Amino acid sequence: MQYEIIVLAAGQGKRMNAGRNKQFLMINSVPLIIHTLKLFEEDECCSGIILVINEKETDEIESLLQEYLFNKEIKIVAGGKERQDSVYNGLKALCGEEIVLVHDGARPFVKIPFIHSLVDMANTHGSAVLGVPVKETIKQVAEDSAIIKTIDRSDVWSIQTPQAFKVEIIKQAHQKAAEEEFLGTDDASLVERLGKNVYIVESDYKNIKLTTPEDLLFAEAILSNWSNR
Ligand SMILES: Nc1ccn([C@@H]2O[C@H](COP(=O)(O)OP(=O)(O)OP(=O)(O)O)[C@@H](O)[C@H]2O)c(=O)n1
Ligand SMILES: C[C@](O)(CO)[C@H](O)COP(=O)(O)O
Repeated sequence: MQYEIIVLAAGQGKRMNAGRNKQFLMINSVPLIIHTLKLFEEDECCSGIILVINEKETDEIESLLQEYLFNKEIKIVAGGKERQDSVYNGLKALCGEEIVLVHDGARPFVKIPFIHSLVDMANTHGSAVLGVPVKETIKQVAEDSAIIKTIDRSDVWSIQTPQAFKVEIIKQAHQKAAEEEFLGTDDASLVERLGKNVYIVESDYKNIKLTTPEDLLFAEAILSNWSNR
């Protein structure tokens, strides 16, 4: 099934501490955002790519898109202050597919089969996300002390992107969140606020979000034997 994708790259990369947007950091001599975009350039089920960027980085992004010879049209949209604002702007640029995926540009290692399973799940149920079961023991830490409290991890998952939605659902979710000034850390949380179910599709642990400097080491290791199939 065909889908459009909104790829988010309008952040500042503060936690990467690289002095610039982490999307431009080279991973095996290729910018991070190019690794991510190439996934969807190569997926025949992806009918359209909307790239959300910081307007101040337009020239650099356009130069990279020309250098890396994309065949698909990549529509560039200005991001916003928060990730959620960037998604909202991306939704306004959709071209008409029934299913839209929202993906962090900082996640270059998602596998195509997982994406296709995700799209199928969203087509059936309306909304779906990729994720993996947590592997560590999870604790809550009291705000005013170092006291911890163990959380039962048996039904706790670490949620990734892409997240897939029927367009009318995610648009309604963002509209409600904007009206109520609710800010979520992912798009699925906005759909849950509609009282609608969101379904999980198990991914793998290679679908990391490059966030802090040590993630660059993991990325080099993953790339050393990488295949998105
Ligand atoms: N206003 C924002 C904030 C984030 N993002 C994007 O959302 C994805 C996930 O966000 P995160 O990993 O937090 O990236 P940054 O916000 O850049 O990182 P930091 O929080 O460390 O500054 C990234 O691809 C980022 O570029 C975005 O498009 N618009
Ligand atoms: C959307 C996300 O990647 C799901 O895990 C995550 O919530 C993004 O968080 P960030 O702080 O905006 O990177």
